[in-house]
Amino acid sequence: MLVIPTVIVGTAIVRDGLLLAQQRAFPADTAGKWELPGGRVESGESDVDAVIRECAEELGVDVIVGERVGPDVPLSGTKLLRVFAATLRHAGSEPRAVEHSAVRWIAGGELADVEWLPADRVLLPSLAALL
Ligand SMILES: Nc1nc2c([nH]c(=O)n2[C@H]2C[C@H](O)[C@@H](COP(=O)(O)OP(=O)(O)OP(=O)(O)O)O2)c(=O)[nH]1
Repeated sequence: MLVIPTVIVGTAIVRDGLLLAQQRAFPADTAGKWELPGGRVESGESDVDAVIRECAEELGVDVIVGERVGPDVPLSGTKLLRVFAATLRHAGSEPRAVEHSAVRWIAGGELADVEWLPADRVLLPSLAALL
């Protein structure tokens, strides 16, 4: 049987050699953990459009989407995490935590010390290469 995966896009926003991460507020089992901005690609939506929509909803910023980053990472069920590089369209715009507990800019040397969701940890070498 053909199983169509549910794609979760993640966004690696880089500015001045730093990577943006956000801290989950819910559900309880992942609250407090850090992830990349993003979410489920909706029906009829492209991956790139989903990245742009999620960054607007979650951070209040407009992004320019770049290349894929690293491999697709399997999540629970039929979900997979697919990450894209991005930059802020407007230099003066500052991402803010709309649905999350916090946002932070992370330097390459700090990447391994952050409490990432497990799937994101798989991508750390690919993310480090962006910084
Ligand atoms: N956004 C995002 N989700 C991630 C990352 N790593 C990771 O394992 N996930 C998981 C957590 C969730 O199970 C799922 C995405 O859920 P979500 O809550 O962010 O997205 P969503 O609102 O579109 O999803 P949903 O409520 O429709 O299920 O992917 C990541 O870096 N970014």
